[in-house]
Amino acid sequence: MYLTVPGPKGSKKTILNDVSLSFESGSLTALMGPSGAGKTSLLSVLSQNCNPAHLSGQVLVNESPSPAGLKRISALVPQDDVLLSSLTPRESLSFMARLRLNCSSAERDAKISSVLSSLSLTEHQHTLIGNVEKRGLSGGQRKRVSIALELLINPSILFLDEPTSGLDSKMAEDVTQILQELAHDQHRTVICTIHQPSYRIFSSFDSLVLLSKGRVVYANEVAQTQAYFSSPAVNRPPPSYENPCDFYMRILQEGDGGHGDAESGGGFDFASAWSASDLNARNLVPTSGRWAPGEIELVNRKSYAVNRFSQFAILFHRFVIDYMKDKSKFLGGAGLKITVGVMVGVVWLDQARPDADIGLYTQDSIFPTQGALFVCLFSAVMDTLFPTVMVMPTTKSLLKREYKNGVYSLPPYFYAQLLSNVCFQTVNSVLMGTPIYLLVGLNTSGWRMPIFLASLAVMSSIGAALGLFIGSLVENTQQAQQIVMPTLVPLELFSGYIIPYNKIPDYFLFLYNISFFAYALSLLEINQFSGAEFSECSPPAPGDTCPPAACFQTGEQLLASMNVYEDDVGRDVLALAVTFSLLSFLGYYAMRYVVGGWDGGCFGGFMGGALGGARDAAGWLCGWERKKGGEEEDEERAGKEGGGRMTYVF
Ligand SMILES: Nc1ncnc2c1ncn2[C@@H]1O[C@H](COP(=O)(O)OP(=O)(O)OP(=O)(O)O)[C@@H](O)[C@H]1O
Repeated sequence: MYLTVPGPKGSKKTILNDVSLSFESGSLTALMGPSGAGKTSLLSVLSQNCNPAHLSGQVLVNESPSPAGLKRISALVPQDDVLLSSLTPRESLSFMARLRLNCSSAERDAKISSVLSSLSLTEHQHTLIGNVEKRGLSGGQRKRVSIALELLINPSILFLDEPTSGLDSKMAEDVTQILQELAHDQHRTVICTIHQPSYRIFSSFDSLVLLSKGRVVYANEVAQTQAYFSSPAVNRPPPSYENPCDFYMRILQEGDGGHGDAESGGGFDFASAWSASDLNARNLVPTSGRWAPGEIELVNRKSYAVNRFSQFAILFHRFVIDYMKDKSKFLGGAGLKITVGVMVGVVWLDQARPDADIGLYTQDSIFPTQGALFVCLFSAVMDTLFPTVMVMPTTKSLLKREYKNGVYSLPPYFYAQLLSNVCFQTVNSVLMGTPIYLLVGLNTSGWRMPIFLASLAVMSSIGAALGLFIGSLVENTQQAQQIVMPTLVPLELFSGYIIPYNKIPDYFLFLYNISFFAYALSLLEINQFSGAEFSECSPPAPGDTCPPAACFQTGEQLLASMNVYEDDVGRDVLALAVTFSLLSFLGYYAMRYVVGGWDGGCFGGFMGGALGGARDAAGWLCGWERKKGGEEEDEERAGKEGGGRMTYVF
């Protein structure tokens, strides 16, 4: 099997070169090699997480080709523990069980308890998982939670990327022992990449695959390694004073140059030596004889455990719990909104109220009123946009892990995240908008205040959709800032408030026409000023040479001067709805790009996936049962996997 990726200037880079391996069920295998040897790439090939267009060769499971359902019977534990820090291990497992197990809640609880117990997590099940800022579980415990989440579905094959990295030697040994028990006692096939294990950990593996520069240089039982490297063909016996793993890594790194003495790998072609060796029979990791072929049943899993609406409900619940359990985020956010609302209200205190003596609005109240309305709109968008973008790096990693492990489909996840953001930010907008409305003295007649709050909620929703779109495409907050400000500033500038409509040059009018701030401001201005009556204008003071300011008798005159008319309400509502829908679809496509990784670069890939994304989202909303390549195809084929010895052959 070869894995070749496009390189610079149309060249090709071979990452895995003539790799041919097999793995036994019920065994624990280590993938080792110097940095850049291709371990992670091999793991992604095995777990079907690489682009098939870059692969040549075959992957067989149970000696059958094209194991498209492999994802349903396997699980990949990534190197980084991507977990929701605000939950406890039991809560995390509980949400995962609801998503992945189609059984009664009593059965789910029993399964969760058994998994927690098998990973020695029972006594920590109610401890907060935590993160760097908020201490909770230790690194080793977090790693075990990561593994536990995948064990819920009883996978036949477990892939782990560096499960011991960042752990102290005792924790690393504990984790390896758990993996050994999973392989030996529960007859799972466990394959993991590992860096510089201690001799004790190294010896607990059954098999070893050593890679160097994308080629196999050893693949057999761990117990045979020393004999092979000491054999006359290789003649590099590990010295007694050095950890054999460190020695193998060192000589492999030196393999390309040097002097070729027995203490180094200099000038020696390990891959060719392995190809020519007696140990290298074509099925390289041999049957140990410990477990008879056919002993293990591969689990049949035809589709997602629960339907897409249940996925949506469970994920929505998880987003809500995650948000609300972080009391500082939840209460702090709400407190901040109220404080900002009161502060803004105090700054513009009573500015929009009619003159108490004459019962009419004054000409002086117009500009501050517009200012307060604009600040509310601006804040509704920005206060939703930034928090959404900020959490995307964490949520993206979690999404990638869970989606790639076949936990749920994308549309329920996207809508659950969008809707939860919209709900929370709507509450926040109301908390901020209410004191502003009342303190500034905005028009409270009829439905005007609910319309004002609803407009803020719509702007919050637009901010959430835009945040999901931008957050999906960028790698970090710095990149997000580089995109957000240049995108939003022109839309704010040409919203009709900062630069009045009649002062906008013709060539910038298109910005006014696409600015969602302009449509929302138009709505709020109609809401505030329609039907208003203004006091007479004061005559210019003697000697005042300034041109007289515009003077309005009615709200309609004022609105007309800003190119706003009462008839525009329908247009404004439609424009905001279209903006929200468009940004939601773009956000969905962007998220699909993140998990799908289409070829053609970020933008090309993103646009390439747009059509499929639209079909997915529309299909889900309309309840179509779509069949396509990819995940659903996986589901179909997963059901066809038989039981028996699991073998990969490339
Ligand atoms: N998509 C890609 N495009 C170009 N090069 C790639 C790609 N994926 C991997 N590589 C290259 O392939 C080689 C193997 O990468 P891989 O991540 O599999 O190595 P590794 O053995 O896991 O390394 P490490 O131990 O440092 O994580 C590296 O040289 C890497 O730069």
